[in-house]
Amino acid sequence: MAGNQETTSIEDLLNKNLSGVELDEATRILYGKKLEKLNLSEEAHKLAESADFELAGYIFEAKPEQTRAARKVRIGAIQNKIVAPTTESVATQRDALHSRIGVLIEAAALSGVNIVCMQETWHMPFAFCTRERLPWTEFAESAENGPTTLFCKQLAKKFGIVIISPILERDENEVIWNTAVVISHTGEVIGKTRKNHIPRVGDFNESTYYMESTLGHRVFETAFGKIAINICYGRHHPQNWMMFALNGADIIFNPSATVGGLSEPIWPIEARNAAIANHVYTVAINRVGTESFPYEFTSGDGKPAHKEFGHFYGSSYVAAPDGSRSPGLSRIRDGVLVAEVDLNACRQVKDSWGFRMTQRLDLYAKELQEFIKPDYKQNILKEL
Ligand SMILES: NC(=O)NCCC(=O)O
Repeated sequence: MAGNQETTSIEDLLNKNLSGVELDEATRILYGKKLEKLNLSEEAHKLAESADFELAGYIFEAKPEQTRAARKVRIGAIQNKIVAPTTESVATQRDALHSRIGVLIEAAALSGVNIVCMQETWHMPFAFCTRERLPWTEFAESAENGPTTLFCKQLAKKFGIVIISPILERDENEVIWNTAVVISHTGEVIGKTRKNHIPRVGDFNESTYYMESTLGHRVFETAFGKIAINICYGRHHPQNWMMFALNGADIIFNPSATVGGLSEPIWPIEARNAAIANHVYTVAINRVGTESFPYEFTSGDGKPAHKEFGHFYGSSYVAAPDGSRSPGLSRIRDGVLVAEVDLNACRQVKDSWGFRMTQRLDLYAKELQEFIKPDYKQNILKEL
């Protein structure tokens, strides 16, 4: 069944059905290698238990270098369900999410996380399926001083961590965007980036609500490394990942909201492939749970009108430039995933494969220039 809500995770299925050498071999082939588990603080584990969320941590190693010290950074990925029903007021729903995420960020901080990222538009239900404007557009807020940014700023300062806060933004000209705000460990906003590619598939009627980014492929230099954010549907566009990497990102976060029926089999591939192809760490973060809306909506596919979006399957994970990846978080529970990574691995993989030399960007730049012309003729030869 697509998006079965009973299956906890693929790792759970493997662990229940394989053991010993067979489990080790399946792990090696599926995950690249078996990662060491990260010892997280007892306080963080206690918090996870009392507040009912998963907490897991893994270590990604790089080789020691003679001329550079290791550059170890702890990354946190947070996935969660909405808290209050979608029939509650906008403020009630948003405040309930703030309280919940406050606890998960605290667990990340207790786990030594330096940079944490939440899921796409984490401060609201994923209401774009409805195509109704009110009340959903009322969730849109200023990226610089809206309530969600103010909330994150005080947490970033309190814990000394960088927070990536993906929100629905309303700018000073009343234009709405799908945005990620990057807040420094000092509590100040470094800047924002916006979603480049907007889905028009199934119930993802997002082009009804907000505009495509005009900000390009910004990279943010934080105290803990250079980071970029490829928001959700952008992960299907390899050039989007590539441009963030070419602009110097070491870690590319992919805050998402996607459902089982649409994308679950491709989820483990896309961000992982991007890590290999672009010699960066990638962090794929998805929502969890089933969100239900007050009025029925249709998907334009002949199927009956419905009130539920489908199952957001979580399964957030981190992938490394060498192609190894962490196990995913649960498909059904809130969770905090912690990964200790050594950023030196990015250049090590680039050098050992020679990717930067073999990339031939000049070739593609020239061909793409031609391809975008309206009179472009495909370069196909055939027998006469
Ligand atoms: N939020 C979003 O862009 N979802 C589109 C569905 C997908 O990319 O899997």
